[in-house]
Amino acid sequence: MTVLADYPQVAAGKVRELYAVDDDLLLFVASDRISAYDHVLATPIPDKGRVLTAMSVFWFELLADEIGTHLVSADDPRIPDEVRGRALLVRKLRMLPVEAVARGYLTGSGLIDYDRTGEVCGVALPPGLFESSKLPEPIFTPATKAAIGEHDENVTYDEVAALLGEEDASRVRAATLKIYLRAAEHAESRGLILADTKFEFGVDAAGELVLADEVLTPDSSRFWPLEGYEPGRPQPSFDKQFVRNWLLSPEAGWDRHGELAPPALPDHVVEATRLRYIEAYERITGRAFADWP
Ligand SMILES: C[C@H](c1ccccc1)n1cc(-c2ncnc(N)c2C#N)cn1
Repeated sequence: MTVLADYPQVAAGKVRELYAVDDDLLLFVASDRISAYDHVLATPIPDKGRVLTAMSVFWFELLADEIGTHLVSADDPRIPDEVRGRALLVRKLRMLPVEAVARGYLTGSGLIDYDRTGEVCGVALPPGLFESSKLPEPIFTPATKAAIGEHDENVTYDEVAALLGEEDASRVRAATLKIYLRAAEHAESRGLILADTKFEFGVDAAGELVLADEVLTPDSSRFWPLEGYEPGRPQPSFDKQFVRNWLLSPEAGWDRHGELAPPALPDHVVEATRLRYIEAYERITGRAFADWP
C-alpha cells in the first residue's frame, strides 16, 4: 500500500502540494486549507480539498475536447488512501512560467491597473469602466509568478512573448481566452459569473500545449452569484464571503492591515463555508458531491 510519505514533495503552495510519483507522473494534492486576505487561515475547511479536486476533474473532462490536459486519474492505486478524493495523478510537463489569466470583468489588480493607466497588461480598455464592470470582451492579462508571499506581477503580452517565444505566447493566449469563454458560458448557465480565472500550461514531449495545475476552482477563479450582480461595487465572493465578513467583524477583533495572523474561525463560519463549496460544485457540475470520488 502506498502512503504519501513514499513520494518526494516537489512543490508546495499555500493550500496545495505536488509530489513525484515516478519519472513521468506527479501527484497534485489539494489541502483543506483556506486563505483570505493573503493569510493561510489556522482553521481548515473540511472537504474543501475534495470539492476543489472534484471541480477540477469536471472542468478537465468538459474541456478535453478543446485542449489536452495533464489529468491521468483521480482514482488510481498509486494515489494513497489518505489523500484519495483530494489528489490527482497527473503527467509531468515542461511548465510554462506564466500565470495565464483571463478576465471577463474588471476587479482586483486589473481594476487597479485600469484606474492608473486605462489599460490592463497593455490591453487598452474603453473609458468609464469601474469596479465589477463587464468588459466588452474577455481579455488575456498574464502575470509572472511572484516569490512566496508576494503578489504576481501583471505583464504585457509582449513580455510573455519575450519570455516564452512568440509561438508559445500566442497559443497560450488563444487557449486561455477560448477556455475562459467556454467555462464562463457554462457557469452562467448555472447562475454563476466567472469573473476571471488563472490557468497554468505545460508542454508535453510531443510539443503539445497542455492544461495543467488546478482549473476553474474558487481558488484559481473569482465566481460571483449571477443573481444580484451589480457593477459599481465589489461583488460577494461565492465561496469566501462568509470568511471575509467574519474576519472583518467586531467579533473577530482582527485588523487586516496589521501584523497579526487572523483568528481561528468559529464553527458556524467553517460549516457555512464548507456548504458553499459543495453548493458551488453541485451547481456547476450538476453532480452530487456525495458521489465523489
Ligand atoms: C505551480 C504548481 C504547483 C502545484 C502544486 C503546489 C505548488 C505549485 N506547479 C505545477 C507543476 C507541474 N510541473 C510539471 N508537470 C505538471 N503537470 C505540473 C502541474 N500541475 C509544478 N508546479
